[in-house]
Amino acid sequence: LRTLLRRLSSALDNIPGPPRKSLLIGNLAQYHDPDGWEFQKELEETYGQVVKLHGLFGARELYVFDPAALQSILVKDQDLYEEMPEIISLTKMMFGPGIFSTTGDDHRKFRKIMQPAFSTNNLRELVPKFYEVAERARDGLVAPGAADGPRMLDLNHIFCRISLEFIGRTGIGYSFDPMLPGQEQTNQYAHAVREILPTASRLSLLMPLLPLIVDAPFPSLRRAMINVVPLPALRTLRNLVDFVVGKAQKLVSDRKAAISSGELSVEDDAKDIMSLLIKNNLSADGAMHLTDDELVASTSMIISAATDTTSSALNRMFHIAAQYPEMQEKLRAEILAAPEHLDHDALVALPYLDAFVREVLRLFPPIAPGMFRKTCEDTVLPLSAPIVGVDGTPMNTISVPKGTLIHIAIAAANHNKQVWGADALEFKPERWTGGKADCVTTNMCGIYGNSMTFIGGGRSCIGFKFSLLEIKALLCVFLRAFKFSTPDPRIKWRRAGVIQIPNIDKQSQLPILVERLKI
Ligand code: HEM
Repeated sequence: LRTLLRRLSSALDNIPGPPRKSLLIGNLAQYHDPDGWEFQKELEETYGQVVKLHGLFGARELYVFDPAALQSILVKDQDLYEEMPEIISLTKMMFGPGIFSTTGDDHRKFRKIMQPAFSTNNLRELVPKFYEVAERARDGLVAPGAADGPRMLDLNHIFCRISLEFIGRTGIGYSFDPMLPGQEQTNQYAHAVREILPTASRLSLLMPLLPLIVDAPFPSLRRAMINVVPLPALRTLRNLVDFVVGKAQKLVSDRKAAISSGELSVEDDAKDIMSLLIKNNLSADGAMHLTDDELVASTSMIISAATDTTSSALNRMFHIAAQYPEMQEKLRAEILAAPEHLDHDALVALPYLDAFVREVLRLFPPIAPGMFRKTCEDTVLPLSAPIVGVDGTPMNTISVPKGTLIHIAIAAANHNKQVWGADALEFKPERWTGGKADCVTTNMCGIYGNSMTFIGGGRSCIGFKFSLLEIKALLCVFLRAFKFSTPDPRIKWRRAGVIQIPNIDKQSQLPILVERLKI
């Protein structure tokens, strides 16, 4: 009752925002609607760079895309704004302790240990593997479909398989999919990896109760609690997680044995991220040493972070390339003028490819509308530009109570006309030259050319350079071999959780006309 009474008024009441749609769930249904583009547009364009939303049982939430406020949340004062405890709990329950399921110093430890695996030096070694997977996909998944002339192919299905194989081969040194012509992927591990996130997102109503289960003192009690909750999605999740974690345990222990015995050399044979973590772990001491459980959790977390985000990005790249034929030709001309297999430096240096990828990821971030944080203490949010309160008073800062949910509005930040200019909503690769766009850079904290696609600060995407290389390698291989055109006009982009997915009639697919050029 006290909580409810407190929620009758809030320090955030003076922040402008859309009216509360429901007494019980506020604006949540509008916000989480997979097709809620009009509502997102309203939030981006109507109220200012910080917007008040109504959450569950009258809670006030903030939707933020003001650059100074984002810099404070993600960088300067990041310890005051942590990942949502519910998400941390769910991830910890699923995979154990790792980069996604820890906060504060524990999280910093995981980040420090994993960073070398994502260094440019290590990524250089992975580029040939990205080409190898892309070429296998070209020959096994696309070429046979377009062998008898131009054909509509569902590229979404193909990109889901490719993105898992990319991270399988380069992340854990494991092939999920031989990608042979005419063969569907049947690997059970691949199926379980793909199902985990959609299943977990069906449990969102259970989120507030998760800390009770995760913090239960013994694993057996935790398991018993999960077994008695009468929710089929929770049981399915338990089975999927058991399978994925069991498989990761086996992979880690086999690889550990092979590396310790000298049977496998990380320098010569196994250049994947997991092998590198295991090798570094063998000589790591004290605080920098990972337990077997932590290694297993890190492996599973890397796979789940890399798969859906990458396939969403690939879908968008080719959807846009098919919609803009002149840009596709310009890309192809640049790619054909370069050698067929590029090393890391040559691949990142192709200027138009770089501008195209940057612009697609800016205008259409795969994670949208955004991510979440929660305030750990009462705090004050700085602003780049004052906002006018509901009562007409200008505000230069906002006092935010402890426990407030903050929406890191990734898409709105990338569309912000005050940063990117009046043409912010237009698709213009030419706005990028030499990796920089003509935009206001004050207070910007995104790690990727001022866009917030991979966010910024201590929890930004550790795999962003990895992801750019796989996207660019695939664009090079596919645009050399095929022309993409005439996307099905019924394609609509919808949200699945926080990820953008192309759909027709609520089924994920991306039918595009593919014509074979040469291989
Ligand atoms: C286009 C593709 C990708 C996008 C748009 C993307 C975006 C993001 C974003 C927005 C976050 C921050 C999440 C948060 O604040 O809670 C994140 C975190 C993370 N990403 Fe990515 N990501 C992509 C690809 C990848 C790939 C390929 C990998 C691994 C190979 C990866 C590994 C991670 C990890 C491990 C984290 C957690 C970092 C931490 O908590 O310190 N991501 N990613």
